[in-house]
Amino acid sequence: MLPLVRVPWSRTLPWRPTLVRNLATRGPPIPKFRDRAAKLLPTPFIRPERPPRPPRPTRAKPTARAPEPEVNTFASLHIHPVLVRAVAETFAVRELTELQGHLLRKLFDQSEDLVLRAHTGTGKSFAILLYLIHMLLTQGHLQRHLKSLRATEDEPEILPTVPSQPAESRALGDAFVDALNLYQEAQAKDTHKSSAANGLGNLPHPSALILAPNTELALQFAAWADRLLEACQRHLLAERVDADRLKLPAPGRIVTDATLYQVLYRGGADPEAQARVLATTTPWLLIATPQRLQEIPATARPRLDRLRWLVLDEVDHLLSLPRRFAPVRQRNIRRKHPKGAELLTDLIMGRTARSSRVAPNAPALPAPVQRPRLLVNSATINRDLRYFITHAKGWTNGAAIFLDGQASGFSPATLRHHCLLLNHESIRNLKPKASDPNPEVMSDLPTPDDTAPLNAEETLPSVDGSEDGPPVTPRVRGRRVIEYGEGVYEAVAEVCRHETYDTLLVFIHNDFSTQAFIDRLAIEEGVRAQAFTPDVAPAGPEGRILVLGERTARGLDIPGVTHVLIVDIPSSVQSFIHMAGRTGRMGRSGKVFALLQDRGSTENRAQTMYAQLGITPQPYELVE
Ligand SMILES: Nc1ncnc2c1ncn2[C@@H]1O[C@H](COP(=O)(O)OP(=O)(O)OP(=O)(O)O)[C@@H](O)[C@H]1O
Repeated sequence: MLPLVRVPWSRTLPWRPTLVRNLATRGPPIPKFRDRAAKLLPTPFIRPERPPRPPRPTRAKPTARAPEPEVNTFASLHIHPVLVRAVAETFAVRELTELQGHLLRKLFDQSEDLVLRAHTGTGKSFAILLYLIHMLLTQGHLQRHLKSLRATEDEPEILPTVPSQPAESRALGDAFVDALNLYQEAQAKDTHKSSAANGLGNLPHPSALILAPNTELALQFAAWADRLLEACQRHLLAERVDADRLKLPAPGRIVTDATLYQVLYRGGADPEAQARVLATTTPWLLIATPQRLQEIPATARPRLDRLRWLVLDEVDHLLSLPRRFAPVRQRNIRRKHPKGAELLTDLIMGRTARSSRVAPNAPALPAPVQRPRLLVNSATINRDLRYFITHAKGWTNGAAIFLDGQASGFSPATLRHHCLLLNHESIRNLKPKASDPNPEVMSDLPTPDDTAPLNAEETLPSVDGSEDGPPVTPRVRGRRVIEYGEGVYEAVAEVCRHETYDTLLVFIHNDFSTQAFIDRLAIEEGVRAQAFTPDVAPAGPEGRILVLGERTARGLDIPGVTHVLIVDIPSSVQSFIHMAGRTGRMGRSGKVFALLQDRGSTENRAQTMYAQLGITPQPYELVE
């Protein structure tokens, strides 16, 4: 028998709670404690058994899914019917592309700022203009404008011809004629009216501003706006009377008033005339190049503090950010000399302090009463540029919508590329490089992660994180004199002779005289070309050759371009994309020839460029 050791009760205290807890959770570990445990534990709680759940009522499956609303039709987006008719009549556009449908839906359904990137020639700029004109119509500006005109008696020559007008419809016809008369009269009399006085509506300030990087693009926007507004006005006038019984006046008979839109640009325009019109008439839509808008004297300057929409077309060119690994000196230069578009956007968005310190001569605009909605677009928007707009500058209202229409590649699939290397003895095809070891490091092209949302904390190498950022990228071929060898003219002539084209564009370096190039082409090769101007005549049956500078390539929509010839290595990969993008627009096919003078590192640079773009140039069959 074991001796019974008596333990003072106080020594049992420390283990007692532990024992109770263990018993409660695990059960008695040692059999001899079982009885004791049974005494210590309260009566075990036995959970009553749950009654089985009644089976869930099964939902009846819908037999057929409701059809998704169509994105890309004018009807589903409720575009103003007058505008739909005007677009169909003037541009033969009856359906929106998928990208345009998405874009317009975002613009209508959401209120955030928008950054749009898509291939060249997908109708980005056109869709934005359609949106603005739709807003002009839905706000009733155009309608009020037409109503405010007064009646007169003359101007019979502008009347619509109604050859066999039946007697009973004469009254209606007269009403229509009156409406046209008073409209034309008011225009002939005085176009210098303020929009407020003209009943156009609200205020002595524009509602929308489109900034375009060059004169050609500004004029292109103006031409589109003019055609659309003219057609809209004709259809609105016709709606007043019985449109079915009357003939519309011929297109181009109604002059679009300066209260509707104005365009400011350098080069060929009389700056005083532009300023005079602007001083007395405020347009609803102002289209301008930043340089010209900045030059407008204070007395004529429009108030931009109540803008509702600000469009930066070809935004990367407008801002000209420094390259991803630009030297510090270049960045500093750019910071000291901000681009006009940057200054203006700063002012319009109410971020004046820093800009006016940087550029004391910047136009003094009043503090914005309301912040406009910012819409920017380009085919070559990269992550750095988005960061610059949304974070470094803070121009957008929080997270801007980023609409990316570039599913794959930088070049539309409908383009066929050839690259020829020229020297004074021979012409040969470029042999493509297999792949670039690290293309992202080399270029400023959009990268695959560009679609990812931007994070406010992240720092990006190309933007000078502290402040504004973008210096110009003068890595063009410096200031050296550009000289094209004979091989270039010969190659251009050969391609022109062997290809069947409608309009063939020849892009040359900006510093090289277009006229000198045209003359040499004519003298040495007997090929007739002409310089590109916005009012150049359309192509005849035998086609036309237009010569233009590299910088002009941005955003231009020249009808019927089937071939693009790029002479010499371009100043940047982006520039190549935009030059090549003048053909193969809206899903059409096109051919792009790069004609490179074979010297130094040209071949290597060309191979790198094509590898970065993911393009394999096809060997041109007429050349070795
Ligand atoms: N839905 C459409 N269907 C057919 N043609 C269209 C349509 N929308 C626009 N277009 C035509 O496309 C041209 C406009 O292209 P736009 O300049 O807007 O393209 P983009 O994408 O801005 O090109 P880029 O990037 O080169 O500036 C116009 O000639 C217009 O008539």
